[in-house]
Amino acid sequence: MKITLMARAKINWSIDVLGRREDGYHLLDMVMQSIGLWDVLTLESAREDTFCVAGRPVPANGDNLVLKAVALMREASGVSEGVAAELTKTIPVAAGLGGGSADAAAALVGLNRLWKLKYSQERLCELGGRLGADVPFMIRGGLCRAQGVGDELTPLSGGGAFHLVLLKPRKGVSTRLSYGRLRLDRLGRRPRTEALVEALKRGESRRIPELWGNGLEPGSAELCPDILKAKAALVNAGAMGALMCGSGSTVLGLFENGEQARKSAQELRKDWGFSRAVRTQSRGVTVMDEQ
Ligand SMILES: C[C@](O)(CO)[C@H](O)COP(=O)(O)OP(=O)(O)OC[C@H]1O[C@@H](n2ccc(N)nc2=O)[C@H](O)[C@@H]1O
Ligand SMILES: Nc1ncnc2c1ncn2[C@@H]1O[C@H](COP(=O)(O)OP(=O)(O)OP(=O)(O)O)[C@@H](O)[C@H]1O
Repeated sequence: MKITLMARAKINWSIDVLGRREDGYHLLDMVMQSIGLWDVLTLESAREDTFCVAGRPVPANGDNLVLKAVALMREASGVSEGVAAELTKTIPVAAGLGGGSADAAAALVGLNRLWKLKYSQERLCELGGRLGADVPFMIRGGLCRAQGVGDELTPLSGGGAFHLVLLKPRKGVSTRLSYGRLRLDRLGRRPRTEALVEALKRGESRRIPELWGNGLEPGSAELCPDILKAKAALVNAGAMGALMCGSGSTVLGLFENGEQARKSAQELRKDWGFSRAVRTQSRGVTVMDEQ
């Protein structure tokens, strides 16, 4: 059997940092959503394990989250057969768009089918949480409130198609280094999460920029000052507001309609490492083909 999966990226409409756990992980209150930007992962039963990567360069060895997910599923299930995995990488790396987590989530969902394990989504999320805090959200996808370290999910209804432009400085930001710069005494303007959730549910895009916020932004902007330039460029290009995605360095601009977003993304493309118009989505990992 061969399965092809779509591993969608995410944005964070808000990241409110509430505190720090003893193990160094941070307690968060976030609103997250899947977006129309994805990697493609194919998984096929094989005599022995193989792995190859096309598109953007990421490690094709045991450091890749796809192979970590294969190892974890094998350990959990006891299945010993091999798997040939192929990843086509489109999501920018060290971008705050959760690319690695999306690939890990797709591998878990795909192996569950390939090996006919019938694990529930809850069980997959529990396993995913061991690979990274964002992985449970990537499995579930859509629009969610994410609490705890990001793994306690409450699905939210609505969150229709908002029009975004993603703009990424050439330099990326490592998630670990961004959290390392976080100072709980200088979080800046905090998001108004409850009101934000209501605005998202109702599709009131004009209200969103006054309610959102990302506590990781000041630290990431120290590591990559172009983040602030990217925000200004998006607002200059007509965005209603701009906010850093996750731990950066990608910034999103919120636009009134798809045409404006596409035009602005095209204009900005020449000066920036990555510029793309995308819409928000109601699903995370999906199976594209199975044969
Ligand atoms: C920035 C976000 O993308 C927002 O959704 C996530 O919080 C990051 O999630 P992730 O990339 O899956 O994170 P992990 O791979 O679990 O952890 C990477 C590093 O980020 C830090 N980390 C992550 C999540 C969290 N709640 N607190 C943290 O302090 C830790 O230093 C950790 O070593
Ligand atoms: N499948 C994968 N795709 C991308 N990066 C991966 C993958 N597997 C492992 N990695 C490693 O993860 C690093 C990127 O992780 P990092 O957390 O900084 O950024 P990210 O992918 O944008 O995710 P986030 O949104 O969580 O910040 C890369 O340098 C790479 O070595």
